[in-house]
Amino acid sequence: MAFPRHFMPTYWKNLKGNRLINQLFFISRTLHKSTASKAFGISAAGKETIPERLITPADVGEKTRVKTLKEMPGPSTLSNLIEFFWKDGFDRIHEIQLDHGKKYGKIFKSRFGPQLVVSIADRDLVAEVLRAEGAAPQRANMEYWKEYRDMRGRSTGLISAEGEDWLQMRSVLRQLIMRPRDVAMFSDDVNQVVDDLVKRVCILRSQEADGATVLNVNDLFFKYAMEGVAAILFECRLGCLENEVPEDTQNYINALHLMFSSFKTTMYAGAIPKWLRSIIPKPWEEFCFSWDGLFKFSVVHIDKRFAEIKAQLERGEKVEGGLLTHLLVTREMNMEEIYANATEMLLAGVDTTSFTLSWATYLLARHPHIQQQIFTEVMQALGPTRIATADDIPQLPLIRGLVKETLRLFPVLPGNGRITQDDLVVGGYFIPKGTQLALCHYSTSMDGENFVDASDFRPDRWVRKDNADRVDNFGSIPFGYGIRSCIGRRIAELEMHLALARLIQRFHIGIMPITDDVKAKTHGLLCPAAPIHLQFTDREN
Ligand code: HEM
Repeated sequence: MAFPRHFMPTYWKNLKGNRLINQLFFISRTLHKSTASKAFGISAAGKETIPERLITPADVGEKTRVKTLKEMPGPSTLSNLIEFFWKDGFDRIHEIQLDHGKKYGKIFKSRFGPQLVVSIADRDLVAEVLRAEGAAPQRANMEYWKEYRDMRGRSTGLISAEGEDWLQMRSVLRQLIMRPRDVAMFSDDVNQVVDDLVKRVCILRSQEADGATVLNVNDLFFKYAMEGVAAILFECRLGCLENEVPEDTQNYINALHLMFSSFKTTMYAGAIPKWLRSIIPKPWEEFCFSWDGLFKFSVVHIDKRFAEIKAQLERGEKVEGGLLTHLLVTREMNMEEIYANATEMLLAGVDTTSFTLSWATYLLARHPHIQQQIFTEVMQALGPTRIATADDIPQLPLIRGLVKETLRLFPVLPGNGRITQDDLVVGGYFIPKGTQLALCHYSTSMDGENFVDASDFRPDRWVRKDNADRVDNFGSIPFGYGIRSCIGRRIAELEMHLALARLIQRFHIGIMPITDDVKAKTHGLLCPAAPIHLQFTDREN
C-alpha cells in the first residue's frame, strides 16, 4: 500500500532521518555494552570514577576482593516459602522488600526453589545496573507469555518480546510515542474522555444519598484509563464511561479482570512446570483464556480501522489518523505485531494508570491543604473554566509533582526484573551472566537517604526551586529507566495530568468517613487494599 503523503502528520515527517539516528543509537548502545558495561566507569551521580575492568571469579582472592554469590546474605528457601505461601507474602511483596533490605542490607539474594534472585535495594546500585544495560535488556520470567503466543500463532509485543524482535518493534514505537511532544497530538482525544469522566462523576454522586460520594473510585478510573488508552491505541471510543457498557467492551473488561484479579492463578501459570499442568490445569487454562479474550478484542478493533482505511484509499480519500493509522499504513510492523503490541499496551496501560489516579485523589483528599495549593496553581494557570491541554502542563508543576509523588509513595510496579546479559560486579559481588535481578523500586522510594521525610506526601519536593533540595535521582523511577523503560509513559502522564487538572479545577475532593486509612497491597501491581470512597463537591467559582 502506498503511503499517502498528505497523511503524514508533521511529527512523522522525519521518520526516515530518525531511523538512521535510531540505527546509530543502537550501534552506540552496542559499543556501550561491550565497553561501558564491562567497566563501571561512571558513578550513579554521573561523575567519572576510576574505570575498573570487569572482575571475573579468577580475580576473587586477589587484591580486589570481590565476593561471590555464596557470600551474599539473604533469607533461606524455607523462610521464603513460609513468608510467601504460609503468610500470604504475595500480597506484601513491597513490605517484604523493605524488611529484607533492613535485615540483609541493600543487596541480598533469595531462593525460590531452583530460582536464585538477587535483589538490589540501593539507588546507586540500581543506577549502575540500569546504566550498564546493553542494547536489548531482558525482562525476567516472560517465557510462558511467549509460550502462549507460540501456541496460538501470535506475535510477541514489546512486553513479552526479547532480543532482535523486541529491538525492531521498540525502534518503531519509540519514535512515535516516547516524547511529550509526540503525545501532545492526543490531547483533544484525551480531553474528550476527561469530559466523560467528569459527567460520570456527576452521575455516580447523584445516585448517593449525600449527592457527593463516588464509591470505589478505582472502578471509575479503571474505565477512564481504558477509554483513554483505547482512544489512542484503537482510535475509537469504547463506551466504558457510558451507563450501558457495550457487550464486547464488557467482555474485554472481564478478560482483563481475570488476568489481574486471579493474579495468583496467572502467576502460578508461569511458576507451575509444564509437566504438572495436567494435574493442576486451572492456572494455565485461565491464563490462556484471558489472553484469548484480550487478543480477540484488539483484533476486532484493529481490523475495523484497517477496513476503514482500505475503503478510504479505494475511494481516493485522504487518510488521516493517529498511532494505529500510522502503523497500519506504513507497515513498519506486520499485522500480528500490531495486534500483539496493541494488546500488550492496552493491558499495561489500564490498571497502572487507574491505580495511580486512585492513589492521587486519595492523597489529595487526605491532605486538604496540599489540594488547596494545587487548586490555586490550577486557577492561576487556567482560571475556573479553561480546559488544560498538553501545552498547559509545563505551567502546572504541582500537577506533575502530584503524579511523581504519588508514584513514589505507591509505585505501581514496586519492583522490576532483569536477567543479566553480562557478568557483572554489583555492590562488591560477582554476579554471573544469566542471573535474575530484582530492582527494588519501592525500597529506594521509601529510603530516607534518597528522600527527606520519605513517608510524607509532598508533591512540591519535585518542583524545581533555585536553592532547594530538588529531587533528581534514581530513588524513584516508577517508569523504569533507559532503553527498556515504559513506552507508554508519556501517554499515561498525559491522561493523568489532564484528568487531575480538570478534577481539581471542578471539584473539591474529600474523603468519605467510611474510608479508613487505605493500605497498599501487591496484587501483581501495587494497589489499594480496600475500596477508596471519595466525595466530589462542586467548587464555587
Ligand atoms: C502510571 C502508569 C504506568 C506506569 C507506572 C508504568 C510503569 C512501567 C514499568 C515500570 C515498566 C517496566 C520498565 C522496565 O522494565 O524497565 C513498564 C513497561 C511497559 N509499559 Fe508501562 N507504565 C504505565 C503506563 C503505561 C501505559 C499507559 C502504556 C501503554 C499505552 C504502557 C506500556 C508499557 C509497555 C508496552 C511496556 C514494556 C516496554 C518494553 O519492554 O519495551 N505503560 N511500564
